[in-house]
Amino acid sequence: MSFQMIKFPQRFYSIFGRYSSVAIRSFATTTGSINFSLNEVQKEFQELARNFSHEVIAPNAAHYDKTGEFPTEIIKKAWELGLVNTHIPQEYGGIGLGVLDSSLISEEIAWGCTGIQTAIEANGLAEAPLLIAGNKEQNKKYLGRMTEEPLMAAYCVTEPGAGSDVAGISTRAEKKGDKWVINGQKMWITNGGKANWYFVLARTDPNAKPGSAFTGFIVDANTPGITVGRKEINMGQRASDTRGISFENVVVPEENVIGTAGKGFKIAMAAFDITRPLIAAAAVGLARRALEEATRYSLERRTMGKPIFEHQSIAFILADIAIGIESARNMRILNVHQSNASTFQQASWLHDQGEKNTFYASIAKALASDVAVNSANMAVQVFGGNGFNTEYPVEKLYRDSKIFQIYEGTSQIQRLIISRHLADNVANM
Ligand SMILES: CCCCCCCC(=O)SCCNC(=O)CCNC(=O)[C@H](O)C(C)(C)COP(=O)(O)OP(=O)(O)OC[C@H]1O[C@@H](n2cnc3c(N)ncnc32)[C@H](O)[C@@H]1OP(=O)(O)O
Repeated sequence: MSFQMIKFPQRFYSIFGRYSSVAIRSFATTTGSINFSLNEVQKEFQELARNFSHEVIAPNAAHYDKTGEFPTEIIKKAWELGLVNTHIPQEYGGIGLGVLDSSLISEEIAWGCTGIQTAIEANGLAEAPLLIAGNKEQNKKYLGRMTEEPLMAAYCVTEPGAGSDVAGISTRAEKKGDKWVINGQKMWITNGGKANWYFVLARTDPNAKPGSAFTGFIVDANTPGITVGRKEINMGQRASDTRGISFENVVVPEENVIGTAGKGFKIAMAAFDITRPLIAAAAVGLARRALEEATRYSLERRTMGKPIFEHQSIAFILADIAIGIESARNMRILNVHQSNASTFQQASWLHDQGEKNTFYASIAKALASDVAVNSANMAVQVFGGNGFNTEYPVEKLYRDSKIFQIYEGTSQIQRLIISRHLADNVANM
C-alpha cells in the first residue's frame, strides 16, 4: 500500500490544515489491486463541495439562470474555500489537487448548477496549458495571481469558423522583433468577458502540419487591440459568460509563449486530457440531480391511487437513470485513476511511463454527456407537464445538459478520437 503526504498552503490551513501532516492512504496499491474507496481528504473535499452546492449554489441557481448575471459572489466564496483553481501546484500558491480529487468537487458543484460549474471549470481549462508547458516565471505570474485573488481566466481556441476542427482556426500570430502580433477572432469563449488573462491559440506557421503550426500564448485581457463582444444568450448554463473576442494587432511579448513556438496545438489538446474527465464528472453531477429530483417527485405525485414511483413504467425510468450515472461515474474514476492524479503513486508511475489518457477521457466525456442529456430528458418525462414548466427544477437541467454533448469536443469528436485510437491499437499489434 502506498502513502502520500499532503501539505496545503497557508490560506487553506483553517479548512484542511489538520491534514497537513497526515499520511493518507493512496488510491493505488503496489500489489496491482484497485481500491475504489475515497481517502479522508477526498471525502472532506467532497463534503465541503457538497455542502457549498446545497447551501449556496442550488438556492441561487434559478436566479442566475433567469437573469443571466455572472455569479461573481458565489465564485468568490467558492474560491475562498479552495474549490476553484484546484490544480494549481502548491509552489504557486494553490492546493495542487489531482484530476480525481478535482472531479469529486466538479460533480458536487455541478449538482447545484452546471452554469456556475462551467464558469469555475473554465479557469481550470485556461490554466491547463500552463500546467502542461508553462515555465516557472509564467506559472508564478499567471497561476500565482489566480491564487491571490478570485480572478477568472479563459481558453481561447474556438472561432466562428472552427470549433471541432481546431486545426482549421485562422487566428494568426506573427513574430515582429522580440514580440508577437496576434490578429483574429475567437467565439464561444467561456469567461470571455470576465477573464483577467487568456490562453490564445494562433497559427504561427501557415504551411506546417497542425502539430507544429500553432503556438499557445498567454495574453493579458487588458492588452490594447482586444475587443470583447456581447454576452451570448444561450439555451442553458446561462450563468456562464460566453462571448466572442477579437484580437487586432495585439502585441504579446516572447516571454508569454507557452512551451515552444509551434507546439501550441499539442498543448491545447493535452489540456483536454485533464479537463474532459472533469466535464464528465460535472455531467454526472447534473444527472444525479435529475435522478434525485425525479425520484422525490415520483414518491409524492400520485396517479391511479398510488405514488407514480409505484408504477413500473416510472420506477424503471429511474433505474435506467441510476444505471447511467453509476456507469459514467465509474468510467470517470477509472479514467482519472489511470491518468494524472499526480499525488497518487500509480498515476505517477504511469506518467513516468509517458502513458496518455486521451482515449479514456473521450470515452468518459462522451458517455457522461449522453447520460446527462438522457437523465434530464427522462426527469422531465417523470414530472410530466410540470417538468415543462419553469416553476420546477428539471426543465433547467434539461436545457443545461445539452452543452455537455457539444463543448470541449462534441460527442462526435470524442468518437472520432476513440475510433482513431482503436485503429492505432490494431496497427500497433
Ligand atoms: C467546464 C469548462 C468548459 C469550458 C468551456 C468549453 C470550452 C470549449 O469547448 S474549448 C473548445 C473545444 N474544442 C474541442 O474540443 C476541439 C475538438 N477537436 C479536437 O479535439 C481536435 O481538433 C481533433 C481531435 C479533431 C484533432 O484532429 P486533427 O486535426 O486530425 O489532429 P491530429 O492529427 O489528431 O493531431 C495533430 C497532432 O496533435 C497531436 N495530439 C492530438 N491529441 C493530442 C493530445 N491529447 N495530447 C498531445 N498531442 C495530441 C497528435 O499526436 C498530432 O501530432 P503529430 O502531428 O506529431 O502526429
